[in-house]
Amino acid sequence: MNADDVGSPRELTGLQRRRALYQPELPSCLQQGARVRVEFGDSTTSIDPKCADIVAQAFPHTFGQKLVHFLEPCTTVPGAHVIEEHPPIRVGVLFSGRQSPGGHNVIWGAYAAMKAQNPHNVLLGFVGGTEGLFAKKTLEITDDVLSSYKNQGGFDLLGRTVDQIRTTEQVNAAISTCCDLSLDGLIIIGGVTSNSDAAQLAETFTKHNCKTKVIGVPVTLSGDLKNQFVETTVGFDTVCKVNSQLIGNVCLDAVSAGKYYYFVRLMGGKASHVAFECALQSHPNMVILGEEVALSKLTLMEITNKICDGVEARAAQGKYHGVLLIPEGLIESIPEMYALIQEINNLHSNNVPEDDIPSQLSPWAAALFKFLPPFIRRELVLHQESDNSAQLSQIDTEQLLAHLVEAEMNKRTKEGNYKGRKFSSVCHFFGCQARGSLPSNFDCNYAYVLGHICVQIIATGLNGYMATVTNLKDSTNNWRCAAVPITAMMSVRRHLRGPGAVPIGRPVIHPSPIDLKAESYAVLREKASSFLLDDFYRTPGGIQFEGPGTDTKPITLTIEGQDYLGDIEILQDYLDKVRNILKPGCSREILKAAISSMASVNDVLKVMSAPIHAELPLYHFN
Ligand SMILES: O=P(O)(O)OC[C@H]1O[C@](O)(CO)[C@@H](O)[C@@H]1O
Repeated sequence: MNADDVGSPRELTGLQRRRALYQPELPSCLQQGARVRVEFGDSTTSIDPKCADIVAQAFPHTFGQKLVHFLEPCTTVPGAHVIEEHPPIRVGVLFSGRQSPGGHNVIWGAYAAMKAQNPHNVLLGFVGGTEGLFAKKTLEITDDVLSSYKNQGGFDLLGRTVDQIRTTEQVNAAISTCCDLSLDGLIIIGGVTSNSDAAQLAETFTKHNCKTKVIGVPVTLSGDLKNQFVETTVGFDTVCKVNSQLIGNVCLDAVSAGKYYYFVRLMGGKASHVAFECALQSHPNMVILGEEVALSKLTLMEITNKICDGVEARAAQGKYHGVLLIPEGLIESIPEMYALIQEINNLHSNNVPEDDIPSQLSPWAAALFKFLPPFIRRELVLHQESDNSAQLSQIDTEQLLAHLVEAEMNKRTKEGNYKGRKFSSVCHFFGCQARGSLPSNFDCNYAYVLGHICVQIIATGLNGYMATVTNLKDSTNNWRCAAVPITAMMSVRRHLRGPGAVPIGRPVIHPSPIDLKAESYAVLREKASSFLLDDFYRTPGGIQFEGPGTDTKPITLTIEGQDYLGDIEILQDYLDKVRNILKPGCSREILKAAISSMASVNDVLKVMSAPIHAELPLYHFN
């Protein structure tokens, strides 16, 4: 993006203009403008108690701070107080992490809260993210600047560059910017990496007596900044809904022609939250979660064979189509690929040029590397992400698996073990398609509320905190707003389990994996064979922003949990019933009654004979 375009008004479509008019909701504790009651809670430690000493040593000034809750001004809580005086403040804000739908509303929320506190307050956006911060490149946020970015996707109001404020040079540049601009607060928007950097910056600011308070905001599509304090991140809801719509469409396409296997890779970082949630929303035939693969230590060939077994089982039922979800982090969860990627990462860290990496691999890693198709080899050696890890979005794991599955199916055919039709695949990577979407109402509200909380944190004089909201399952009015010391979410990886465990690396917020003990995961596994064989596809459709189709439960199913379990049981039960009642030639009334409770059009197709289903109205069965 051209720097001159940043913050300039842009032409909006009719839908965008309508979205810009949407006024996000605030919880009751934030509804009285500047008047909020602040309650200090317990002191914090590290999320992993075994790491507390290490985190404390790394953050001597900011470790162990208290939890803070923001309450309605009329609440009577002993020790809590309302800040009545609001002298003018100056605050900076930047997009540090990757684009995630809803990000703009953090800025809008912060702006609205600042103006409610004192009309003389000034909010400065850093143009170009971290690079703008280092170079002191600002844009003052005003009503005019915000007008065409309210409730809109992208991060283009300010843009972003690299998610890194870490080297001494970068930290010094940040200090000098904050001092020169006399900032009372600095709001850093991003995921695990950006918030870890925010904590480090806060610590350094306190050490150097810099008055700027650093605040982190959990914004990442990956949904992996999740812990006892953070229920979900801004953008995850939208991204899962958009991806699920696309996957649902692909499923219908697959079953209509009955000839392709769709391998769909989903952006979402190292953890598989996006793929998991999308599987719950759209019911593809298979989802291969990185966390499962890592736990069972499945090799590339074992995963390939599992998929081939599924293809064979479906062929036995006369089905030659299917949809598979693959998280982008899967590649790193496969033990031998992980070891190879680690070797490549080490070579990068030693400044070995990309072209020389293959020749410097250990013999076993070189053998594996050679076995891989050329396109994957090229992608594996690409330069690293800012956290020194592989560029997952650039590795076409879906194409690698499709390639291996095709080879294995051909082999089985040749050996006479598979007698079905030739296997045929189509590959997709769903990343930016969803990342650039208009945010859902949930993400609009959540981001706007977080923006407000940032300003309360600064007014309270807190440094090194993350803005958080809990009770997100409830209506916005009942959301609970808080500030959590970022150090409380940090830990250090340890090499071995047990007392001899050796800590490695510095304290950071680690991406949290899928909880394989959660009930939603148990349901997915229990239904795996039905999903594989029965084409239990679901068509969620596009995000509905208003009207009768608006999401009544504007939150993802992995958080919704219990209610979803009921939903899936009903679907299964329904399918059994439909199998029993719907026979070719049955009355239209019976058909209608059955259809009104149907899970997907595909269920109709499955149980009905062709002449009857041709007469059916095309309902959206949800
Ligand atoms: O396309 P980009 O900007 O390199 O970002 C890709 C990465 O960013 C993330 O969305 C967030 O970390 C990852 O899921 C993904 O690998």
